[in-house]
Amino acid sequence: MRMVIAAVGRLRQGPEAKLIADYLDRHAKAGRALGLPPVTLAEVEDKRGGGMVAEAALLARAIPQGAALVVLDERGQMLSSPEFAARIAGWRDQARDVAFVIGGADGIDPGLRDGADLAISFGRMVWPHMLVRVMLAEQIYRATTILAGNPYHRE
Ligand SMILES: C[S@@+](CC[C@H](N)C(=O)[O-])C[C@H]1O[C@@H](n2cnc3c(N)ncnc32)[C@H](O)[C@@H]1O
Repeated sequence: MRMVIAAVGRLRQGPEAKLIADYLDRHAKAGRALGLPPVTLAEVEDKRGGGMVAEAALLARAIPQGAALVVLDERGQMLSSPEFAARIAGWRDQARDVAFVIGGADGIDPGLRDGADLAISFGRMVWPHMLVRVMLAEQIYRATTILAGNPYHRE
């Protein structure tokens, strides 16, 4: 199994990058005993102004063949953290790669978005894509602690 975050835009050093690195590092350590791999981050950027269509082509190249495609989209499903953890455990048990896709300023091209296995919403409000990366990294770490039975997550 591989876990990939494919995202539009390059994140400079700063508070968001530190938080993402911290959560993904914690996930990598806690996930080892659970058979969960570290998350790799693939950043894509279209410098030719090709918009969502060009970004979608770059994102598609970063997604492992056959991976469960999970798009982050404000129109998607709102899952609880335990539900999200159960989805991750399911892909792990099927030995299936999973790719989380975060769009750019205009969102994710429907050609990519409509083929997703799952669309996850962090609420109906639109968040900046860099914050969505932070929230996703935290939820992946949280999911790992849920699967490990670690008390980080409380209801
Ligand atoms: C600035 S938003 C783009 C919003 C754009 N208007 C759209 O239609 O998707 C950049 C990316 O952040 C993610 N995003 C923003 N808000 C979100 C939310 N509430 N839930 C899940 N993902 C979100 C999506 O991947 C989106 O493509």
